[in-house]
Amino acid sequence: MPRPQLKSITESDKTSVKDSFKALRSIPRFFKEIWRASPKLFLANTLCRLLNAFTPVIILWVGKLIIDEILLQISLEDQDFSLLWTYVLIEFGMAVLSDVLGRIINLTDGLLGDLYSNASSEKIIRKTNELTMSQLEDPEFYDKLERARTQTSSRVNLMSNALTQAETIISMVSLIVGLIYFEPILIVILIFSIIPSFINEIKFSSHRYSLARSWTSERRELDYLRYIGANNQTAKEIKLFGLTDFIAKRFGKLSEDYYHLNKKLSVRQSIYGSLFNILGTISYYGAYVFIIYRVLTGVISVGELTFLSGSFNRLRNNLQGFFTRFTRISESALYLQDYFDFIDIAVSEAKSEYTPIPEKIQVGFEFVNVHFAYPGSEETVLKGIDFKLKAGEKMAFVGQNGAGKTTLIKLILRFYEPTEGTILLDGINITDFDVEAYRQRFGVIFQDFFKYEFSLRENIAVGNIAEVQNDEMITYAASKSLADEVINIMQDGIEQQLGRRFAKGQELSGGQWQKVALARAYMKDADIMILDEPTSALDAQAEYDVFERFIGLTDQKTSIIISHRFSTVRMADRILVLEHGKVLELGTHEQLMETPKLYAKLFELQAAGYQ
Ligand SMILES: Nc1ncnc2c1ncn2[C@@H]1O[C@H](COP(=O)(O)OP(=O)(O)OP(=O)(O)O)[C@@H](O)[C@H]1O
Repeated sequence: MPRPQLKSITESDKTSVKDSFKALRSIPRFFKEIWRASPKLFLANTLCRLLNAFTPVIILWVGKLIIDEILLQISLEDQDFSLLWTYVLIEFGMAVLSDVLGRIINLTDGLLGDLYSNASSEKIIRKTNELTMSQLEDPEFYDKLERARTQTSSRVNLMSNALTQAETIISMVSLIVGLIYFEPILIVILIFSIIPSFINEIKFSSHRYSLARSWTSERRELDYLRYIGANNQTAKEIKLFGLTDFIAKRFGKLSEDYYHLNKKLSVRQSIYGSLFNILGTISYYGAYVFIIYRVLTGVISVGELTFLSGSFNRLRNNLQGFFTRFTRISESALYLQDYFDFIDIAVSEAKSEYTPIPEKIQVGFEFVNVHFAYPGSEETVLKGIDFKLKAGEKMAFVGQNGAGKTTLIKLILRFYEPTEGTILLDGINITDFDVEAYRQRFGVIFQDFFKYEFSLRENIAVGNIAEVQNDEMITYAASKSLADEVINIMQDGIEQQLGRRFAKGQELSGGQWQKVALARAYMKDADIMILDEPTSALDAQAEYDVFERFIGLTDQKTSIIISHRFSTVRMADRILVLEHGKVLELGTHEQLMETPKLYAKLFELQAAGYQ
């Protein structure tokens, strides 16, 4: 990986202020999703916010009444404080109500945020699964996924910011009405003091987003370095090869570059922000002097002075909050747009009608002039493959590393489509079948199977997760793959947690993992079995046992085995030898041994090793 240069935001990366506003368009869709997360909580939250929006102006108004009433009573000979105490009681009630509402708002904000972030994470998982392997292997896709995945917390903040914004607007309108009633000029002063600071904020927020966006792939690299540098799975190699320094330095260099760019931006934003803030403070005191002057000249009362200065101060804070929140909202909305972009990535349209998959395979598979290159790759991996795999036949794929064996399997399973040519099943193009129903007919184990840090039971059941509680089926699958031997020696038997990530987890040896993973292929009564190097980690005896069971079990089944062990390969009915993406030989073991080509050569080579 070339080391990225310290980079600033390029022209094409730049997000303009206009883009920030445009991104706000995704907010209604966002609220629809929140509403779906919990209509009740959402209603409770908005209702409380609506009530809370009016409390400031009411409290200020009652405060004015209290002061005017005190001044009035002081000037009277015959004093009556009953109205005064009623006002005090009302203000007390309002203060308590405002506190209670604030707490309910916080609580529902938190709960809604949790529900929404769970729902959106689940959506991302589901969406990822809808995408094709080509999309999954595309780095651009990964950047999108990264942005959608990592910004969950920003989306949760967006919710509370946007709702607070609505609350603030209502609150401000009520305060503005009061100000306009007494001194409309104050509103003009207010607006002029705030606007420059708002423009400044919004400009910096789009800069910050642009920076984060242009650094998506570097942040992915940082995550990757953090992962390999501090992880129990890589620890062995890191220690052995003394890689800590290499990884730490690489991480340090990259993160420092990002830190400096970010720092530069933050410092500039802070300096400009402070300058514009001073402008706001000057205007506040200007307004204050103006109000005092109006009291001294007898135009307004002392109570009105407290109401107006209180309202002005609150409005200024509210407006400032409104604008800062606006920039935060528009920044989060840009990330939100990334999330929706990811969720909206087009997936190939499901056909309205599929050809039904044959109940029982009669003829088998036929590859007709199949060519294939991986998306985004120049190299043609398969070059004109023609062969037939008969129904019920056991075929082995043989060939040197990189010959294209696993790629053939991926095409049969429709992870990719041939760039040229077709694959037929009983004479029907396999792309005519519903892909999920089609894959259901296979029992498969890949050489790079995944080690789920789940229980042993679940690790086997992932082959057919609907049967996770079907003890009979799991026991059967385990006995076929020799995973029963692993279950028997585990402290918690079938419920044993595997891996070291979680409490009471038990790590397995390479061969033990392989036995467990192999059981997945037996978790359904599949028509076609595909085992891609299923025994590479097994000892000689275990390999022999596994195949003996496999052959017995798949008597009538169509099956494909990929193996580099010729003792296994020779058990197949026919052997397909691949070389550089082409079929070099196809025949029984005996037939291939008669022709002095690659198979015979490799077989002799391995046999010699055993002598
Ligand atoms: N996802 C991928 N994207 C691009 N190229 C790939 C991808 N997977 C494999 N290749 C390339 O395709 C070629 C064939 O790979 P394949 O995995 O089919 O070989 P194989 O015969 O199964 O090898 P092995 O015996 O080592 O498992 C290789 O040159 C490999 O580099």
